[in-house]
Amino acid sequence: MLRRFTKTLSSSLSCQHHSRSFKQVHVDGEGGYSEAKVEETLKYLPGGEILLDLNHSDATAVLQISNVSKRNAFTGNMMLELRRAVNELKTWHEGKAVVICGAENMFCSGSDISAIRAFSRPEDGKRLCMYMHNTMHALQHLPQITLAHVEGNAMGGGAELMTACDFRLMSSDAQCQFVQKKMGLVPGWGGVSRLLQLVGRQTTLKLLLSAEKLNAQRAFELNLVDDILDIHENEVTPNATKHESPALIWAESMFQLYQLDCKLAQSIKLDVIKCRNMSNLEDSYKSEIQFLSLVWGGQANRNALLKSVHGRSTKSSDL
Ligand SMILES: CCCC(=O)SCCNC(=O)CCNC(=O)[C@H](O)C(C)(C)COP(=O)(O)OP(=O)(O)OC[C@H]1O[C@@H](n2cnc3c(N)ncnc32)[C@H](O)[C@@H]1OP(=O)(O)O
Repeated sequence: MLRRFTKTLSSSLSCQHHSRSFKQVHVDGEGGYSEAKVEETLKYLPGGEILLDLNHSDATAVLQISNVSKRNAFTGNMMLELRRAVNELKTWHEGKAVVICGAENMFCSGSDISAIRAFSRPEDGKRLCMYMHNTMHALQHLPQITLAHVEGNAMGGGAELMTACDFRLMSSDAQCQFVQKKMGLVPGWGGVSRLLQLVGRQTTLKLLLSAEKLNAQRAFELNLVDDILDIHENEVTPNATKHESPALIWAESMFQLYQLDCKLAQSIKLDVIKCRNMSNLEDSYKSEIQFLSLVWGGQANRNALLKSVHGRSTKSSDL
């Protein structure tokens, strides 16, 4: 069931084993920046919604960006709702994967132009973008595997949002464009740093300087997307649920998502993200060991040891 984020959020999930894994890079306190003040302003930029549908039985979620009349552009209200949705996912220790998609076969056309107008002074624009930086950072560090499913267009901030996900899947007829230059801007949602990590310096420069419109094939060749989903895979049958999303079908085919132990899935995700952020190899090894100690002797490990190896079953007395 899809829910709006106007209600109190549930955060009573049990296992806390990952909560100490990250030092949050939180942009705050600089030059009088206050998240609360930004949120106060965002409240006055209404429209659109972020829908989060948690499916506890298969440990997956779908986060949908919805503002159809503006091609899923982000209003202030949606920025607030996205932050709340990400905060809820942060504490969802039983979740394995989250699909991020847009309503009605359109990913996202970036920031609502009227939100940019409302924050037109440079210092206000900076605060707005600091807020979105923090949201994108939290999204990138979620314990679940995140999959952006891009249909239609991903423009400006929408293209930046894709880069905050672990995997990017593009429909064969979709397009992506870092269009910020045409707005007289550089990316404002942390897209430069993440693009650099994904495609390197030359390609990042080319994409930002040219604002080239990328079709799925070109985005795939540039390593910006992980796979192209045939448009027919997006056709949903009338009774299909969100959780029959093509992105989840892809995840199942790639890494047998539904059989994957949740604690193991989250550990792999956070292990990789944490090591990726470390410049020092020694610290990185130390971090790996911490993650290893979370799963060694755990349920998935014990189950695997009990299973047959090359057809021979292992006696539990051998373990
Ligand atoms: C730091 C963040 C940086 C940013 O994100 S800056 C914003 C960058 N985004 C853009 O420049 C996208 C502009 N939009 C477009 O290029 C096209 O609308 C797009 C997404 C290719 C879709 O094209 P079409 O399907 O032909 O639709 P259309 O152009 O007729 O638009 C339909 C209605 O949606 C509106 N719309 C689209 N993108 C919007 C946006 N970002 N903010 C506010 N309104 C937006 C558009 O004005 C139009 O409204 P209306 O029906 O004329 O009232």
